[in-house]
Amino acid sequence: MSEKIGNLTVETSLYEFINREALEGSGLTAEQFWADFERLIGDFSGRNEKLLKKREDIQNKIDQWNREHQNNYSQEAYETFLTEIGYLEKEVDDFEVTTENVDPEITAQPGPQLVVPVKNARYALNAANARWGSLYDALYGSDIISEENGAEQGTSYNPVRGEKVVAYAKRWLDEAIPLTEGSHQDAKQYNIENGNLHVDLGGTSVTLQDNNQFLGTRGENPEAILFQNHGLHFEIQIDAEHPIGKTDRAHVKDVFVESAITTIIDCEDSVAAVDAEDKVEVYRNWLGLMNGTLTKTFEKDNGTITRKLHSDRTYSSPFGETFTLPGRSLMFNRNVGHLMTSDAILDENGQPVPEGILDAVVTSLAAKQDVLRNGEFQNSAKGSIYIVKPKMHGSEEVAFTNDLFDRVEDMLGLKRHTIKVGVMDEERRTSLNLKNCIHEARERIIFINTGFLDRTGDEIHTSMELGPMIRKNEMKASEWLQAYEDANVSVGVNSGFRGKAQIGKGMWAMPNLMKDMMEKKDGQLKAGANTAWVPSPTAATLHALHYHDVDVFRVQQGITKGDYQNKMLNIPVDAARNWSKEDIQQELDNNAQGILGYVVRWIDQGVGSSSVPDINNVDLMEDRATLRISSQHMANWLHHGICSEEQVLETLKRMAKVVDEQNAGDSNYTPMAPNYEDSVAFQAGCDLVFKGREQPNGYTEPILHRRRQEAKAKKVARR
Ligand SMILES: CC(=O)SCCNC(=O)CCNC(=O)[C@H](O)C(C)(C)COP(=O)(O)OP(=O)(O)OC[C@H]1O[C@@H](n2cnc3c(N)ncnc32)[C@H](O)[C@@H]1OP(=O)(O)O
Ligand SMILES: O=CC(=O)O
Ligand SMILES: [Mg+2]
Repeated sequence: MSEKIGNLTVETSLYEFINREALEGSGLTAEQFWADFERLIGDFSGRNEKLLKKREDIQNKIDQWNREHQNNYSQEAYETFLTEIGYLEKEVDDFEVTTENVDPEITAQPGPQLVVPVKNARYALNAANARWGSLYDALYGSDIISEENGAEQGTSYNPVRGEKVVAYAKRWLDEAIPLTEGSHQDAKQYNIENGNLHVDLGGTSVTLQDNNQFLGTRGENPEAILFQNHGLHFEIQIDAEHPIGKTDRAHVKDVFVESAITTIIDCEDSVAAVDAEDKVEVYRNWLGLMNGTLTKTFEKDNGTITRKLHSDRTYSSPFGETFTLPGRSLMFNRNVGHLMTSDAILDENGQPVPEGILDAVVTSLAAKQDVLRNGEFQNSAKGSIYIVKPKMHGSEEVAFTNDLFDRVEDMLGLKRHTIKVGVMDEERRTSLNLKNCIHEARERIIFINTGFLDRTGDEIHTSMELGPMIRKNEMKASEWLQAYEDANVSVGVNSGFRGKAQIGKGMWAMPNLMKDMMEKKDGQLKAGANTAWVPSPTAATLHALHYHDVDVFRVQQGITKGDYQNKMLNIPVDAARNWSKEDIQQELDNNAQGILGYVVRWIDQGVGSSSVPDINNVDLMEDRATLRISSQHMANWLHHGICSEEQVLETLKRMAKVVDEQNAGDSNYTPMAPNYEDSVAFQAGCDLVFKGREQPNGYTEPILHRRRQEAKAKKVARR
């Protein structure tokens, strides 16, 4: 059902959501909103389309050049060619970003950035509340604590494991808030005297080496003591009656850590939203987060839980003053990119409107509730709206976003630059022209982030015609990727990001390998990032420890300018083609398993982010970006004859059976084998590979959307 509003045709569900829910309390009338929206669509859709056409033209030129130079490739000639076609832009003069009204979570608190699919209200609420997390719980449930010597997780509390957790946490306290002598492990009592913290070690009383780290307490006895280190907070929680507190000499029951400082509420790569019904669900959840009304009731551990947003946390300073700290993560919204259109609204010519424009308007409208302080909670204390824009190609596309946001501000009655932008640095044309991209958004930019997953997909697709790519797992160690990561930090620091905006790094995509994460993810901080992505609240709590260890702002002080272009353009083609038959089959199996394991839940169940085991049985976070890599990689090897069509199809069919088995316990699951022709999900997997070369920039959304719509229609027809 749809409504004719002016010259727009709007799906009734979206129309009613906007009129009855999103506009409520916004100070805007429906008449004005829809009239302005129609004008905005008229003014911006054509420009959006032109930018997409330019992407296509550029890719066609690169494809042709690469075909002609497969056997006589020279990087020098390639760079000249890229300059000639405008792919490499003339660099702007030095400048510094001037963004104002940015919250301290961005400017002063280096820390983890959690990402969560907006369509899953239970997870999204959990993410918003993941500002604080229990270190004891995070350690207990992770592989950081080994199961050796009777320390198995089991089904009920294991005191042997508990002891290891406590020892780990106390060792960490010794590093984060060192005592003048001795160890927190020997603490018998924490006392506050004359505004100072004293720790009784059983005979000797010691203090913190730096008493400024002690900020205050909560409760009478007290129940919590608050500390800070590198701008991040944590509590030592004390309760003599608690099962864990009882067994602890100082009655410490937990160490509660400020964890997900910021969270990206994702409308993009972790979400399956293909029509008005889905988009309304997306927007309604975001509105509920912005006005504080979102709740979700669900069954867990034999009980019913209603989850809602947490309140702020209240403390008393050593001098008796009351103060609060935010109880929720600072939320950003990741809009979709410029590529897709949505038939939730048809323009005056009956054409679906660019989905990115729809997102910009509706997510900003919803966030205006926070700017107006309409809800119980406050997201941005500075009155800003944070939108992350993914998958932009070059500075012209950033300029388009900047102009669009100006216009959205005018339309919604928001002050200029209320809407801030986070630029995902995840397409090669953006990486190579990053300084110019930042320049276009210099008054509203609050982050750049290396989305290395999409970036890897784009790397493969851009150079599809040049030759077969190195294996997927080798990409992370390749020269172009390291140069891209380093360039991002260097350009960010040299554009004045330090203390003003985030320089972010990519996702830890192995949600269960926390020990590995603890060993490696601090590398992103040591490289100069003041935030990095984590897939879950547990990962946020654990990754937070890295920021206590590494003083990121100091690292950034040492970052200099560099010339990375040459290395970034070192294309990861493996001309030697020295793979054994087994290597090739293993690569295909691994990619096919990832593709189908992800796609089957996307197409059949509308789940946009999944944990899927790889060929070595390691659970990997899969989303549209990882799908882009796997599908483009298979398409690339197929195109260059590393494998045949028959081999790819046989692989996909065999892997479909493996994925079916992996999902055998899911009552909502429809197997792909043996009726492959009837499985829309399997067909989607095939399309992604066999039609991979012709997909715009190798993106997966056109096929996913079409096939999901087909699966939804099939379901309706069966009813
Ligand atoms: C390239 C890119 O664009 S990366 C960014 C996009 N990707 C993402 O956003 C991925 C985010 N992560 C996720 O979606 C999930 O963690 C997955 C799919 C990887 C794994 O999900 P699951 O298998 O359901 O996780 P698992 O069973 O281990 O844990 C579920 C619990 O963790 C919580 N949880 C898991 N991930 C998240 C998250 N990202 N945010 C908040 N809570 C989360 C759930 O709420 C649930 O707890 P609850 O029962 O109290 O509600
Ligand atoms: O969006 C993140 C990525 O890695 O892609
Ligand atoms: Mg991405």
